[in-house]
Amino acid sequence: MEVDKMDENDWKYHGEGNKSLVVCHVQFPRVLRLLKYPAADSENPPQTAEQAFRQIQNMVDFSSKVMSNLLGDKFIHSGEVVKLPLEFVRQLSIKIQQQRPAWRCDKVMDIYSGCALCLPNLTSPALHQATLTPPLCIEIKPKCGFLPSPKHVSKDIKARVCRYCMHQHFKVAGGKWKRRSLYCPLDLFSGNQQRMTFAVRHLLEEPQNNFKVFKGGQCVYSCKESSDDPPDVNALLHHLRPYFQGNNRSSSHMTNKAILNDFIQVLVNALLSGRGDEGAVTDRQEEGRSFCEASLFNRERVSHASRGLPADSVLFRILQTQMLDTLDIEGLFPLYRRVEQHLQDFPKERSRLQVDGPYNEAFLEKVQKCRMEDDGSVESAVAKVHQYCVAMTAKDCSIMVVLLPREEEEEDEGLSPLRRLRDFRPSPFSSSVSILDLDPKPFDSIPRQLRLDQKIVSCYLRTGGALPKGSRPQHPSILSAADREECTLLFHPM
Ligand SMILES: O=P(O)(O)O[C@@H]1[C@@H](OP(=O)(O)O)[C@H](OP(=O)(O)O)[C@H](O)[C@H](OP(=O)(O)O)[C@H]1OP(=O)(O)O
Ligand SMILES: Nc1ncnc2c1ncn2[C@@H]1O[C@H](COP(=O)(O)OP(=O)(O)OP(=O)(O)O)[C@@H](O)[C@H]1O
Repeated sequence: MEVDKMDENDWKYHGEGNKSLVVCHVQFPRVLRLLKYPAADSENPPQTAEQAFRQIQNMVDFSSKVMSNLLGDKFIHSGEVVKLPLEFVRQLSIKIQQQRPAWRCDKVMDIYSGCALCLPNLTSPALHQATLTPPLCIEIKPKCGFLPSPKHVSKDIKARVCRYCMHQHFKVAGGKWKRRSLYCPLDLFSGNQQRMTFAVRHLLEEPQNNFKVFKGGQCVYSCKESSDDPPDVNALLHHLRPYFQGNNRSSSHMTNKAILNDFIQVLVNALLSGRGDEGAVTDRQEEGRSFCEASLFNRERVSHASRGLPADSVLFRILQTQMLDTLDIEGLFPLYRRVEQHLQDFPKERSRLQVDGPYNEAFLEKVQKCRMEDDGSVESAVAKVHQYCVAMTAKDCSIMVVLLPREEEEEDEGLSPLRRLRDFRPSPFSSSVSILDLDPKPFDSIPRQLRLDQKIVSCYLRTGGALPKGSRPQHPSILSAADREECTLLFHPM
């Protein structure tokens, strides 16, 4: 990328989250991730260009030196910081403004620093350039996949109902979403095909910010902005049909339901791909911390005991990293306070204790070695806080699964990819999996975490899990009540 020849017309809006906005190149498989800050600060940027550069370099270091070690470098693309001409960034910001969802416009794109993170476009990978078929990419933000240990929580409900399921009630009550999602991360992280299938169906039903589908780099399925309507599954089916139906006459009658089932099955298999040896997420399972009482999945339906996630699968690695949060925010908070007090007394210690980085081998070592009991020192407290922050990143990251139909061999011509799958031939899709959004979570965000946790739990207890009228998902086109019952049976264990 020649930064001195940047033209805003070569870039288009791609997406955004809470703290960054992403544009993609119209021709090359690259994206630029630009920082955002509150619209109230738009005239007065909260940091200098040098600080912005440092922040993005910290993000790169954290991803490449810490998270990639914990999650597996094969999943990670850390990217590089680039300095862009300010005029290009200003024009780009004007160009993309109208495509931004209104609910994200409480923040503006940083047009002052000229710094951005340049990354490969994971929704339009270079490997597809060689083939004619555009890849299908599925983005999942899975959130936290385990229950905290009862030892550390003050409210028993936290050890029975997962954070995501409780948070849904809070979000609907607060108006963030119109309807509650019935997705439960504990089902997705279970490693059990039936439960995972159930989870993905609910992601599809109510995608919120947890599920998107891209075709050839274009987002073709995500939550609808400020609409009471459910997302348009028919439009998704229109995109999926050619991938799953093939050109064979007998499969041209595949029902919508069969196409969705096949799509979900391929996705679940891609999420489970790894070296194949079974993982042992034992402490979560042995303590009964892998089932959430709010999940609608009927435990009796599990046809065989879950053997856990394959070691080296993306979900296994994410879950292991999330579980570096061993104390829950309630158990961690006193340790945070110890560090905070120490920093008030000795502000210069902030740098020695690597409170805000640098994210290097020494930092990683602290995170990895910190299995010991608290010895009362500030060092052990800070190591626990680091572990917690790393776990927070893993609870907030997204997975991008790329599915690329394999070129059909001559003898298979006319057979749909799924027909071949059912015939026990090799999978008709090649898949690759990446993890994105691996930014460090700031030390100072811990008090906010505790406050949010308290609000979520008290909202859940107050409403007793009850919902405002009309907030339950009602999408007969995707998942009828009968389907809900049935969908644990639809898929044959592979
Ligand atoms: O606290 P949570 O669990 O609501 O997570 C926040 C996310 O909300 P979610 O519940 O996924 O909709 C939130 O996502 P949205 O803005 O809701 O899409 C951000 O990812 C936020 O991270 P950051 O503060 O921008 O670094 C996330 O905050 P932290 O990961 O810093 O807690
Ligand atoms: N490398 C990439 N390739 C393709 N798309 C990307 C890439 N990075 C981000 N995106 C898209 O841009 C969106 C926003 O990016 P990202 O999740 O990093 O933003 P964020 O502000 O950090 O999110 P959060 O709200 O979780 O803090 C993603 O959901 C994804 O769809």
